[in-house]
Amino acid sequence: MGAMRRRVVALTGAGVSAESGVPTFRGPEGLWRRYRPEELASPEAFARDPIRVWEWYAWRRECIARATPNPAHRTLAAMEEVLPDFLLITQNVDGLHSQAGSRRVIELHGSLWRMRCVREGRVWEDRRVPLPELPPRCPACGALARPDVVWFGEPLPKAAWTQAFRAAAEAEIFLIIGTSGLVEPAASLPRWARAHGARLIEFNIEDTALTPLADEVWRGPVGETLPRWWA
Ligand SMILES: CC(C)NC(=O)[C@H](Cc1c[nH]c2ccccc12)NC(=O)[C@H](CCCC/N=C(/NCCC(=O)O)S[C@H]1O[C@H](COP(=O)(O)OP(=O)(O)OC[C@H]2O[C@@H](n3cnc4c(N)ncnc43)[C@H](O)[C@@H]2O)[C@@H](O)[C@H]1O)NC(=O)OCc1ccccc1
Repeated sequence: MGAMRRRVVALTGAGVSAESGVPTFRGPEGLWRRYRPEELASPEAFARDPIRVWEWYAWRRECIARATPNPAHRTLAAMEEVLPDFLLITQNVDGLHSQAGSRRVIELHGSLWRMRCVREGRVWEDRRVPLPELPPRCPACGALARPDVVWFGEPLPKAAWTQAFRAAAEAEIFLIIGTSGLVEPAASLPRWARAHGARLIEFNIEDTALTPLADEVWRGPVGETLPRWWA
């Protein structure tokens, strides 16, 4: 695989964690089947019913706490070891990339394992499963805590987005891994990379909104196809 000296950037979505038992958003067991995204992952939903939103996040934390990284996560961690110019951009909030050993990871949409104080904005890590109380509160001021994730209608963290956007423009190879490519602005990164001459390679079990853009398509569970591509 001739990527050795190339600038490689990877964008991952829920599909990379599917083989670890983490439900995707739009797949058959998709999280959203019972709830529309806006219903739960939005500031409006949290203002309306913070306990309901926290019950959903507590459920997802319990799912993910039982999950372990799969060969796709591990292959991406191995690529970082070998490729000097490798960057991993993820839409996932499950933390499995870091658990697999990836260090150069941009969590575009935040993490389920961090909380944020709605009054002061301080952020802290909290990996307790189950959570002793819902809703959790800020340990410093007692105000309501929220998950440190990006909700629909909220802007992405500026530094993370700027770094991701710049890396996409400089990529020679851009890997699109396990994402339906429906959520913006993350879904614009492959387009931006292609507009700057990157070779796009898609890994997915089915066609997506981004497939027409891809120069190369690997169909099948990414836990099998990505290790094969990298080998
Ligand atoms: C639904 C979509 C149309 N909506 C958006 O894009 C909106 C904006 C918008 C609204 N209307 C629009 C109309 C047009 C364009 C955009 C919009 N975007 C936003 O709101 C963003 C924020 C978007 C981020 C939202 N947060 C998430 N997550 C964190 C929370 C949480 O997780 O609880 S998004 C969440 O959903 C997305 C799910 O997508 P995928 O990861 O791709 O998962 P999915 O299930 O869809 O697909 C899985 C894929 O894997 C494949 N697969 C499955 N198994 C495998 C397998 N084994 N192997 C390989 N592949 C596999 C499947 O085939 C499938 O293709 C991820 O990004 C995930 O992070 N913010 C913003 O625009 O702010 C503005 C702004 C700007 C400045 C100032 C003020 C405001």
